[in-house]
Amino acid sequence: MLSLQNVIYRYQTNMSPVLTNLFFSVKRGERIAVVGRNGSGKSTLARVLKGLLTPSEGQIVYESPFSREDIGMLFQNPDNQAVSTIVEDDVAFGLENACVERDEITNRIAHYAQKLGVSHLLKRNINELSGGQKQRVALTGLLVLEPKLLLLDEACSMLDPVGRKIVQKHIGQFHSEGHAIISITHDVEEILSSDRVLGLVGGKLIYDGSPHQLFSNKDYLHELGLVKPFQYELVDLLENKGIDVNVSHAFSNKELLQLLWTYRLNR
Ligand SMILES: Nc1ncnc2c1ncn2[C@@H]1O[C@H](COP(=O)(O)OP(=O)(O)OP(=O)(O)O)[C@@H](O)[C@H]1O
Repeated sequence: MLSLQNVIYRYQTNMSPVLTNLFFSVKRGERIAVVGRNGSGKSTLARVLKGLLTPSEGQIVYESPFSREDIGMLFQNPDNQAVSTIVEDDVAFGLENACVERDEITNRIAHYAQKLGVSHLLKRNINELSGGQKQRVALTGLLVLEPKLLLLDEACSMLDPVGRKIVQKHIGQFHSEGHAIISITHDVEEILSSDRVLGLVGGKLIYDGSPHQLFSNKDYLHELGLVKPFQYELVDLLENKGIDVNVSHAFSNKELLQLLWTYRLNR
């Protein structure tokens, strides 16, 4: 879909670069988590990917027919994204701009608003909604456009656990329908659900690999400001006791439970 070729970004010419010599590609349908400590350059990278900031050196190549217009970007703060006061108008904005027919607009809004649990908010004034509700509305406004690549900048951080679960479920579904996702996140479960993790330290890409490799190797975790997920801690404890759990991929709590159950049955 796109590739970064030696991208360097400086906010001002006399400043040190915030992103340094980035080379990587994003393939169709990939689910990527971008991780790193505060100030490591994640949001700057997201803005560069979307084309809101132009690289100071190097370039991003969008592979035709994919273009930056196909990227839907959701920011951490939903107040930065609303364009209309009434929720329904706000959600319809992108579709109207793309000259989609009225019936199709109505159908898509009804479909995605129902999926994201915001149907009851469509007639409300956006300014009267909570931060979490505004964020779900903003995501609905992006999903109705069915972007080929969804770029999320800590988009779930202000949602309550139930809201986060709903949104994560729909992001997972969106991905399984073939859309690519790049998500800037500190959320371990979200990192575990990704195909690939990009880790930034001081604007440099120090890790590009699977979540399993990342969490199995403690060297990167501290540098990237991450802690081991519960299931990996437990596997370490079991292996220290001589119990070989033998996992080869990133796994959920549910899978861990299954492994332990199988182990118990085989004893
Ligand atoms: N508009 C700006 N002008 C100058 N420097 C900036 C600007 N925006 C960000 N920076 C600097 O660029 C660096 C990277 O910031 P960025 O917001 O990309 O990091 P981040 O990894 O997203 O951080 P966080 O996890 O805290 O959101 C930081 O040192 C920050 O101070």
